[in-house]
Amino acid sequence: MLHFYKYQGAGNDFILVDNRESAVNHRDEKLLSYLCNRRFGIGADGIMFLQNHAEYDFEMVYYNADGKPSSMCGNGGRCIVAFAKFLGVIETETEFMAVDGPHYAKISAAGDWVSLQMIDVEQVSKDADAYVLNTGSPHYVILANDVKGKDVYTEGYAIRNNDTYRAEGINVNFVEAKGRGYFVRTFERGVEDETYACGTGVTAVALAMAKHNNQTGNLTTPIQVLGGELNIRFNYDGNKFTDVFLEGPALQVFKGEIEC
Ligand SMILES: N[C@@H](CCC[C@H](N)C(=O)O)C(=O)O
Repeated sequence: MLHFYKYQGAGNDFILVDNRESAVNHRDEKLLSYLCNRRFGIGADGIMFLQNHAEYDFEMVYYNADGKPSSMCGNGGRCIVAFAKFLGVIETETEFMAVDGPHYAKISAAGDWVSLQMIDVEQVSKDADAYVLNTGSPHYVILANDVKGKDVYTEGYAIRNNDTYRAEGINVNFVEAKGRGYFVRTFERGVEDETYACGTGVTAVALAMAKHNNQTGNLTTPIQVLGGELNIRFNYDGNKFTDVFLEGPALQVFKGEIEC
């Protein structure tokens, strides 16, 4: 029997397992993809195991919905911080280990709002009109018209599977300006579908748009996604992005147990 918790951060949803006792063998790809399946399992964009770490408050071990280990998940990082607070592992600040290195985060006293520091970013390249950068996971960022009406699955799938990206995969973000910030829809690698939000994705959008618009200094970019609002704060000196923070809601939805 597997005991789990379900969390969501702006509609990017995850199964969370307290694996501090290392009781669960999480290397079974078929089992993890079954648990994430929305018709036959619990349903989620990814699954995470909170584990003990010798030097940090905890370790985040993340798998995409396809059951494969992947690179950093920003919304997953925010949700696991909320889970760590719920378990009593942390109070309102933490440093934890993830696949792309240590992360600092702050969580509200109520435990439902997380500000997560992301990696510094230096390299932003171009693929025709699109920006390509790694914010912990690889992202393709393209400005588009009528993002609301876009066929994100068909267009995202085609870019993720073209000759350049097929082998490693990439997350594809369609962006348009909205209010003081942007509206973004993302096709996610490893889910192989559109998700309601992608944390490393909106981070990539905020950084790419600062470069696109030649904005430097301490910047704040609000981004609307299908599942809500996220906020990205960072510093850009024209060369390197530092002090990058991804901020937004992280909520426990339900808990349960499943035979497996
Ligand atoms: N939803 C995530 C991104 C998770 C990783 C991604 N699917 C990949 O494999 O690159 C986020 O919030 O960052």
